[in-house]
Amino acid sequence: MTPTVAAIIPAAGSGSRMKLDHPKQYHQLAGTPILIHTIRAFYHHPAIGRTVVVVPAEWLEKTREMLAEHGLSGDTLTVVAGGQRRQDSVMAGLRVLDHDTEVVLVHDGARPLVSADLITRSAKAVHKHGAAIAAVPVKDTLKRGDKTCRITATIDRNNLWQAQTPQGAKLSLLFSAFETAGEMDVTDEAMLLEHAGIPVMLVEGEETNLKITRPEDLPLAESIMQQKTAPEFRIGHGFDAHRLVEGRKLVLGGVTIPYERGLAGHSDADVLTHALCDALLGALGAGDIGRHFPDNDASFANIYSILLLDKVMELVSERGFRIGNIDITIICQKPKLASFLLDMKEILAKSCRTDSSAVNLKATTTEKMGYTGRGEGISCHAVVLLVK
Ligand SMILES: Nc1ccn([C@@H]2O[C@H](COP(=O)(O)OP(=O)(O)OP(=O)(O)O)[C@@H](O)[C@H]2O)c(=O)n1
Ligand SMILES: C[C@](O)(CO)[C@H](O)COP(=O)(O)O
Repeated sequence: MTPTVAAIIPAAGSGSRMKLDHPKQYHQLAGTPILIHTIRAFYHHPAIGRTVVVVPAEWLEKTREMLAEHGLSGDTLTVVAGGQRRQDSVMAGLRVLDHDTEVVLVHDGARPLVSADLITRSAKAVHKHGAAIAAVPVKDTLKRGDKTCRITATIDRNNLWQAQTPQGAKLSLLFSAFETAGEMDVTDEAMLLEHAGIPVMLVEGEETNLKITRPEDLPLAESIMQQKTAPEFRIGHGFDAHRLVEGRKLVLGGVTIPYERGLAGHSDADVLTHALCDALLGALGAGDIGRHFPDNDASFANIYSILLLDKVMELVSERGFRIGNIDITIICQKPKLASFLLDMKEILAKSCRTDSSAVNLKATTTEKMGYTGRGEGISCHAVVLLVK
């Protein structure tokens, strides 16, 4: 997507239906003004090159201070005064855009819950079709009522949509729609475009993208905001065991340990690192180490398993996760591992892009019971918590 997408955020209304002593866009939602949430969604979005916020003239200074307080600044963010009607405010925003702006997305300041995905999809639809708006299909049966609240008709809801924002168009189309409309009153940009005969596409919006309009919308928005900002956790467990044989190096947690035997395997047979890779893949729901690094692939022969862990961690990062903590238990009768645990921790923490305090290593014996107790092999359990 080109960087010539601009966002206009009309926020110059009085919010009369909210019945507050200040415009609703300055009201706190989850401890932050509603307008700041909305601006952040566009200011931090990679497809948006410029954001213009339109506010009541008497709130210009206060808004600029508020933006600075929240670390929102720079040439890509402009604040201007709005007009009497929403469409006048949008026009005030349009006037300050650079002429090379290709696409404009207009988004209500009072819709702070818009997702990055909806912004992306709206911008893409405008690039493709020239004009598009977010909207959700009408779910309920629609009634028309008269002044006495008596039903006068049931309206067929087929093909009916509730308009949301973002509402976007190529800049030239939006300007010409404004010109055609003259002084006509509209409630959204789509209405202007429709009036000018410009086709407008519908992009599936989000039920959570609500416009805070009435007092009862606030608690609902609070709970949606809490869910959006709640961290996502994933837990994973890994287990591995390898046989101890003559003529192999013993590598555990990336550290070579002096011992008369080593672990047998296709790679360096680092049982600890393998258990950890499996725990990470498990937490991601991405299968296991055998699927990612098959033991019939010659390129993994004798490979240092920390390199495999590096690759697994690339997957973890690509999916937006980081390590919460790691807990590992090595089951090994001999040799004694205590003096190597610190080095292992450092190597594992580096590969896992985390602090060594997030990695806990424990070594235990099975009191000479079972295959590990008899010294036939070493096994390992790993548990990880991933956080997004
Ligand atoms: N002259 C206006 C009127 C509205 N808006 C903005 O348009 C968006 C959608 O309008 P609405 O929710 O109706 O806001 P208000 O007009 O402020 O609310 P009310 O009708 O209750 O007074 C809001 O972000 C609002 O601030 C604007 O920029 N300029
Ligand atoms: C543009 C809009 O958000 C689409 O739903 C809406 O029409 C503007 O607000 P209003 O409450 O209708 O004035």
